Amino acid sequence: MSWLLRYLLPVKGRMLILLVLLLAGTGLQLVNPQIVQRFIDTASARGPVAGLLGLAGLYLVIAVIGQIVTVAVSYFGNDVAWRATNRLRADLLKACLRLDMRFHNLKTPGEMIERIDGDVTNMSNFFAMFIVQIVGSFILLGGILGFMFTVNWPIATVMTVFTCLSVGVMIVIRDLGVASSQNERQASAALYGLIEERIAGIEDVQTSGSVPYVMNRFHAAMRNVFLRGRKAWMLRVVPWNATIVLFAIAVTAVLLMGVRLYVNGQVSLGTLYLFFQYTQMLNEPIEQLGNQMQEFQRAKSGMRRSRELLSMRSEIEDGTEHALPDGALGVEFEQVSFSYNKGFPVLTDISFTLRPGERLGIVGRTGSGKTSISRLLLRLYNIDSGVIRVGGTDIRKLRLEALYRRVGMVTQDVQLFDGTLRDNLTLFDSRVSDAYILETTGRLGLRPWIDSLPQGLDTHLSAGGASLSAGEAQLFALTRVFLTKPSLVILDEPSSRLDAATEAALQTAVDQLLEQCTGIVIAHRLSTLEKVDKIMVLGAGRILEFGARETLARDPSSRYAELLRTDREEELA
Ligand SMILES: Nc1ncnc2c1ncn2[C@@H]1O[C@H](COP(=O)(O)OP(=O)(O)OP(=O)(O)O)[C@@H](O)[C@H]1O
Repeated sequence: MSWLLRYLLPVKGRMLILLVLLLAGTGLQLVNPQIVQRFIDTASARGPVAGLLGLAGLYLVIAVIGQIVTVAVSYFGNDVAWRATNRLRADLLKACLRLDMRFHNLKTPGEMIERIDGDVTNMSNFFAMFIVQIVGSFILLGGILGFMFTVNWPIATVMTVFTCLSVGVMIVIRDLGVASSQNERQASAALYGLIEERIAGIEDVQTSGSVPYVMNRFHAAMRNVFLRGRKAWMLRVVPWNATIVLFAIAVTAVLLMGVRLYVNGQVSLGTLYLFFQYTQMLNEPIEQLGNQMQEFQRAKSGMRRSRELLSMRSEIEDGTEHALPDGALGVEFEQVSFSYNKGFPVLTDISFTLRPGERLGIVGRTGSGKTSISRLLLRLYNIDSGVIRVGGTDIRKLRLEALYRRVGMVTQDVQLFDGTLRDNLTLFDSRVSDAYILETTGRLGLRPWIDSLPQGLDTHLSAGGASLSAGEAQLFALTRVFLTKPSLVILDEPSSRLDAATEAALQTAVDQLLEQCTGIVIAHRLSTLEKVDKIMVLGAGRILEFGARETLARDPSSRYAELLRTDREEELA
C-alpha cells in the first residue's frame, strides 16, 4: 500500500474529486429506490396524479444526474490511472536503463517492453479505481444496510450476514490467483521477447527460410500464454463465483421473508419493492469488490515484478571523483582479470601502461578478448580483480559521467536513433554548431554524402540503421566520436566495412584524431596499425606480447613480426 501511495500521492487532488463523485453517485443510487417505493405506495393508495408525475420527474432527473456522475467517475478514473502509471513507467524505464550489461545480456528488449509497459497497463485500472471503488463499495453497502435496519431489522440482519460472508470469502481467497497471474505475465513477456528477437533478425529469418520454424516457436509460446492465462483467470474468478452462489441464497431468503410480511399486511407493496431493490443493489458493490479483487490479483503480480525491477541494483556503482587532467589521458591496467560468467575467465592478469597521447594497437585472434578490454575501459562491466586507471584515477572512483565525457568509442555496431542527421551526429547535443559538424564531416569524407541528401543535416533518419550502408554507418560513428573531442578514443575495427578509397580517407582522419588524444585501436588488419606507437598481442585473454611497434616489427622472432609476415603472404596470395 505504501508503494501504491507513492504513485497516488501526486494525484491526490484528482483522487479526492473522484471520491466525491463516487459518494455523490452512491447517494443518488440509494435515493432512487425510495422514490419508486413512494410512487408505488401513492399509486396503490390511488393518490393524486400530479404527485405521481412529480415523483416520476424526480426519478428521471436523479437518473440523468447519476449517469453524468458515472461518466465523470470514468473520466477521472482513467485520468488518475494514466498519470500514476506513467510515473511508474518512467521509473521502470530509468531503472532498466541504469542496470548493468550483465542484466541486459540476459533479457531481450521485448521482455523489457512487456515489463515496463505490459505489467503497468495491467495495473492501471487497479491504480485508478481500487481505493476509490473499495471505499465507494463499502459506503454503498453501509448505506443500504443502515437504511434497511430502520425499515425491518430481521431482513437487514439476513442481508448483513450475507454481505459479511461474501466479503469474508473474498478476503480469504484473495491471493489465490496471484502466483498464476505472475506466471501468465512471465509467459507473455517471453512471447514478446520471441517476437522482438525474430523481427530484429528478419533478414536471417527470411533468407534461411525459417519462417515456418519461427511460427512453430510462436505457436508454442502463444499456447503457453493461453494455458497459463486460462489457469490464472480460473483462479481469479473463483472468489467472484462464490459470491454469486451466496447472493442467490440471500435474494431467496429476503424475498421469502418480505412476501410473508406483505401477505400478513405488515409492510406495504412499496416497501416490499424496496426490500427487493436494495437486495439487488447489494449485488453491485459486492460484485465491484469481487472485480477489484480480481484486478488486485492481477495488479499484485505486476507489482511484484515491477518492484523486483525497481529494487535491482546495477553492479556498476557510480564514483565520486570528477576531475581528470586536461588533454590526452593516460591508461593503466594493473593485473586486471575479468569474466562475464563466474568460472570462465575472459581476461587474465592484464597489465600495461599507455602514456598520454600514445597510441596502442591491439591484435589477436577472434575471441581473444580485444573488445572486452574496451568494454572494461568504459566500465560497462566491473572487473574481478586488479585496477584500471584513466588519467591516473581508478575508474571505479570516477563519476561515470566524467569518464564518458572524456572517452569515446567506435564499435563495430552503430546504433542510429529516430531523429535528424544532426541529432544523430551530435547525439542530441544542441551545443555543437553546424559549422563544426560540416567541417568534421568534410575531413572524414562524409561531406559528399551529406550534400547529396535533399535536406542535409535536417534529413530524418529512422532508428535501427536501415537508412545507412554499413560503411556509411561506420564513418558516421567515427564522426560522432570526433565531435565529442575525446581525450581517449577506442576504435574497435574502425575500417572493417570500408572500401580501399574510403579507408584511406578515413585513415587520414583517424590519424588526425589520434594526434590530439590517447588512442586504442583494435584491428584485424595490420595495415590499420601503421601509425600506432605500441602493439599488444592478445591470446586467450592474456597478453602474449607488448612493446613498441617499431621494435617488435624489427625483431624477427616477435609474434607481431610473424603476424606481419603472414599478413603480407596473404596479401600476395
Ligand atoms: N556478453 C558476453 N557474455 C559472455 N561472454 C562473452 C560476452 N561477450 C564476449 N564474450 C566472450 O568473451 C570472449 C572474448 O570476447 P571478445 O569480444 O572480447 O573477443 P574479441 O577478441 O574482441 O573477438 P573479435 O575479434 O571476434 O571481435 C569470447 O570467448 C566471447 O565468447
